[in-house]
Amino acid sequence: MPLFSSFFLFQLAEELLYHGWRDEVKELLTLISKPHFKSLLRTHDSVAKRDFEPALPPLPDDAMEEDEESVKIVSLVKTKEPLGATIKKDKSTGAIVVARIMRGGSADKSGLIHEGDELKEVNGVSLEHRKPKEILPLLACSEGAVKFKIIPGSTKEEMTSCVTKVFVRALFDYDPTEDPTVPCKDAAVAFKRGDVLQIAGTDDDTWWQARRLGDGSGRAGLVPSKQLHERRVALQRPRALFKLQNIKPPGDCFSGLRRSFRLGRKSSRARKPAQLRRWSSETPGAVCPRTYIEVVPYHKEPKDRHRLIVLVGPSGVGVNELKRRLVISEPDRYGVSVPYTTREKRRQESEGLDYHFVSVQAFEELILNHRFVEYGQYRGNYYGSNLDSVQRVLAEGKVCLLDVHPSKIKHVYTSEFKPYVVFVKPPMIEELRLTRRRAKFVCDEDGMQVRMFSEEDFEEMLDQAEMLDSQYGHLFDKVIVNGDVATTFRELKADVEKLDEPEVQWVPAAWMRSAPTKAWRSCSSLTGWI
Ligand SMILES: Nc1ncnc2c1ncn2[C@@H]1O[C@H](COP(=O)(O)OP(=O)(O)OP(=O)(O)O)[C@@H](O)[C@H]1O
Repeated sequence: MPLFSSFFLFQLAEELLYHGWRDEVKELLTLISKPHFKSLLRTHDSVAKRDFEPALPPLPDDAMEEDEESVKIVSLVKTKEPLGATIKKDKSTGAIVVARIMRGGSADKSGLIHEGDELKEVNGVSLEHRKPKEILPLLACSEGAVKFKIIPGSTKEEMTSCVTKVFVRALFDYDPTEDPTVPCKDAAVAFKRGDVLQIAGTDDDTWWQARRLGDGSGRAGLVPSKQLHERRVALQRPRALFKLQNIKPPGDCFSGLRRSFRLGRKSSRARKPAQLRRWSSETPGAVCPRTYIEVVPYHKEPKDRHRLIVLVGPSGVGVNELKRRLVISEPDRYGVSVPYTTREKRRQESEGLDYHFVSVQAFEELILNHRFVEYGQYRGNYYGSNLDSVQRVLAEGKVCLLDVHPSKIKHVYTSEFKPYVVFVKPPMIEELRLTRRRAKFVCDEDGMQVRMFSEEDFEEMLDQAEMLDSQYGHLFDKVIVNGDVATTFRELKADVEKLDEPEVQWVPAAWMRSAPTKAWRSCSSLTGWI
């Protein structure tokens, strides 16, 4: 039976009096009029009204910017003496944290700042992207009250203990409004392929809890678990496999050889061989389940080499056109690796510019030493894209552009190269027809003959694009649709330039966990799935 509230107590007293002033009534009235009893009833009323939470002050305006982590403002009084604390940059997050508090120093005595606290601001000056040595002068010249904006380390530890600090990149789009199986649409989080999610809980096999980074709300919600999405993909798979089986790889011998060698030698390789090469290098196999890939933050330091830019796409989509435009736009910044070949040097060609001309024996030794990202044979000669060539471009401080079949990305999928993979995708067929009206592609081995695109070429390009996306989509960092070439070029350039900014980049966790590996051993690093 529920307790009486103060209101009902008053009514009860009246009722009892109405029944006469008996001893029991007297005793009961004395009991319920005692302050302890009244307090108990008042408490009941408060709880019933859910009036038990402490009234919190409103959130400061900038609290959301700090990813909802509990930001604290602390004021320390600084004398001429140092505060008695050292700071360092956290290697994995790039954050400035308190490394040590000296016993008896002002910081220690204040009890307001602790080892492991993350410093966000000093006297209103943001510490983002600053090095410790740039911050020390800020502190040295201040005297009196020094205001710090901090994220307490203890809060972070608590968060780590109760919230999994696992970040994943979504490899598929998810819209809860179109998912009839989601337990509660309002509690779910929508995301797009490429979004980074912080996983907050994986207790449930079907629905995980996650927070989308960059989402102002900072709210965690339900997302389909890896297992659930895999099951869904498996149900769709027969359709995907049917499509793949319809695309026949030619039985030619161009294993792994692609047009990536072209820019280095100025002229273009034949269209037909390019198409054949594309298919012979990899037999269509199982479609990778595109769920989530575990990622970690990476902060590029100015001394770090540029990330390797890998461009992939169906034949004729414009990979070489984009590479060419990038190099021409800034030849000192962009470079392409010079391919190796065993064929005779032609009169107009130069060693080291068009190709590195090597003997068959030297080429085969390089194969045995796993020095090729990809290689193949054409008309009895070897051609190959060599890792040393890539390293040479990077060592010059340039951004190296590499064009390989996506099946070969695994050879450079390491912390050493940190490849940024751009998938160049054709637009819808109407736009292809419109934009390629005047485009011609090379259709003979010596790059002398050109012809216009046919309707069949467009259809094949679209089919190839779909197959590449379904088989290798998990490796793509960026998908760029090549409709209007000038727009695509600008978008690509801006995207590549962003990689040099101090902003956090999310890279596969497997790269950062293992020590830099030799590229050829790196195939195992494709296991960053969770
Ligand atoms: N967006 C575009 N609009 C119009 N023409 C384009 C566009 N992109 C590329 N082209 C033209 O299409 C032709 C083929 O492009 P490109 O040689 O770069 O293809 P590719 O992807 O390297 O394929 P392949 O290696 O099979 O030749 C070229 O003439 C190029 O100038």
